[in-house]
Amino acid sequence: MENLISLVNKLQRACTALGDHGEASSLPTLWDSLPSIAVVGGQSSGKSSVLESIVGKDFLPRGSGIVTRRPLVLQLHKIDQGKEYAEFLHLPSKKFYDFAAVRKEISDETDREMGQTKQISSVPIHLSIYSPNVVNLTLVDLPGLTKVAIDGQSESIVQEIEDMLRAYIQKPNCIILAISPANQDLATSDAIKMSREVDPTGERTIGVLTKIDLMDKGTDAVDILEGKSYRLKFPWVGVVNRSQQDINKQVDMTSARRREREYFSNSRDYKHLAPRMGSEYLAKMLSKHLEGVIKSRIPGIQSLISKTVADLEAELSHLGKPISTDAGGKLLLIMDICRAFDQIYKEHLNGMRSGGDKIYHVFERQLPAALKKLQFEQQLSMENIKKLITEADGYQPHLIAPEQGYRHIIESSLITIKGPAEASVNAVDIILKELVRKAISETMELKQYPSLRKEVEGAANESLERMKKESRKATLMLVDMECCYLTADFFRNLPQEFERGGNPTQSIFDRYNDSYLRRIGATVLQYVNMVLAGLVNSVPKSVVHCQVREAKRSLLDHFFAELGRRTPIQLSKLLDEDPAIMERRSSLAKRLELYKSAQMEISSVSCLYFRNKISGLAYQ
Ligand SMILES: Nc1nc2c(ncn2[C@@H]2O[C@H](COP(=O)(O)OP(=O)(O)OP(=O)(O)O)[C@@H](O)[C@H]2O)c(=O)[nH]1
Repeated sequence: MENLISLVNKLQRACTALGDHGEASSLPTLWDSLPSIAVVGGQSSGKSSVLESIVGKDFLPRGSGIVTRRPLVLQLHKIDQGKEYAEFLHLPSKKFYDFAAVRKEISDETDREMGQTKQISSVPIHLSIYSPNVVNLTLVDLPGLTKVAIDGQSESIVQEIEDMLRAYIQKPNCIILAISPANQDLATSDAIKMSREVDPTGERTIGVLTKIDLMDKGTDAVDILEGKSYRLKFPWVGVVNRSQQDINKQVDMTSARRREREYFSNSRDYKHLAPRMGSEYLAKMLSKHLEGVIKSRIPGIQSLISKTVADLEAELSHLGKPISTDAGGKLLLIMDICRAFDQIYKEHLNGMRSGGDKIYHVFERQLPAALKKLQFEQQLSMENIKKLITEADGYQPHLIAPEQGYRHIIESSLITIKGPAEASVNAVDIILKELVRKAISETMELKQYPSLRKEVEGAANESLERMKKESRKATLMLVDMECCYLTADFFRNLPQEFERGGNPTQSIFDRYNDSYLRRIGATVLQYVNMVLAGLVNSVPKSVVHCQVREAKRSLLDHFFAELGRRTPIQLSKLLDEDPAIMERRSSLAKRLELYKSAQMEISSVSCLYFRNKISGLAYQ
């Protein structure tokens, strides 16, 4: 079981080192879930005397007015043998064998945080005492409650102390050691008043009555100590500490403890209560009680820690990786983020995310529909055919077939295909740019860097613009190619005029009659339709080759090349993360470190505990 108290001691030290003092903040607090004993009482009620009696050493600063201005987390570690010594968390490599130096260091460390003001702070000082004469125990000494501010203190100090104490003792895991002097009316005890406020049933309050030896003659504390005048769940413990005179005379703690024992066992009034009175009994009882409380809370703490670790990890991953300080690290981070974006972009095109299917729609519906809409009415009207044929014939009318005329009519028809072809290029470009917007917003890593986000989006769109130009050139070239070379086979296979029953010696002028021109129009339409059937397949190929495939292959290539030429300052500007996010990430990371180490500590201790239990060595 001793392991359990040292475990909590360790965790409390880790909490302080990593800035978790249990104060209200947006971060989860481990401190609050750890059971601890807080010492509360009015000024001069005997708090310091009780603590020193428990430890068996003079080590606390004494003086008039407010002496304790920061919580003192006092961890007592029992050692088997050797010289007793103290250690502060803020001076890890220094062992204090002289307890007068411990007292001085507490004052000095208080002043370091607060200056020599008389104000208070909730940042605790951690002091560990290792001694064969102590029991394993952790106590938190808090400033004494006061009614009036003294010189040099603001009027608000009274309230501030009350608030700080309340913040500690209202937490359900806090055991309240309420110190009340017996020579004052219990009804006016600050400790009882405050503990009753936060723990009305007295479930977690342990009442300690000091200064029993100073009670007026003829009065005694038997009713209180027997729980008759003020009942708490745990029996009251009476103590007799050193008087001021004893302190002045430097009465040592061993004699003081002996005198206290004698006081109770020899007193007619308290003899029957003697076995459960005195500071030695108090220390043992507190240690046992604390162990019990820790043991009962361990499973709850473990599940709370697991949940908090998961929550912290989720928030950290949402915030993204921290920024490296060197230029290389920054470049690497930018590249990583860009790659994450690129991957998401590709997934859209590859069908793993939505949106890429719209491109197929362009090829499957939009382009064929647009090509179908081309009626070539104007190009294949009688007048146009006649005009183009006569123009092509020039001064000498064609003899067998109007070769040049055909070419001109076909060319003027094919040229109109450029419109739908170009529209496909534009439609795919719009889709590709829309997917850039989508992928940008889906790249979590980009969320925290607005400048990088803007640049990546700009660079991707610039690349798409370049690809669109290339695609336009290549796709229109397909149409141009159709215009500049006609498939000769098609015409070779056409039946000749005379094969159709025509008369080759027919007057040239008759050859421009309607039926002749209509036949030419029908032949041209047949050819153009054959070309369209080919282009409806080759335009998508060109568009995919120049735009879609290139977007997948090299969307950010230009940006990467240009990044390599940027100065460290320019790279930093790209990663101009919101300072609030940076701060939040670092606090979350620290808290996660705390929770993870707590998780390891607890699981190793509870494993050991259960192993011992199974092997019958359980320390109950
Ligand atoms: N005779 C006698 N004197 C006591 C007892 N407990 C404390 N005192 C004296 O009461 C005075 C105040 O005791 P402290 O232990 O300093 O009280 P405190 O609550 O820590 O006081 P502050 O830190 O000023 O709030 C000292 O002079 C102690 O010697 C006791 O049980 N009997």
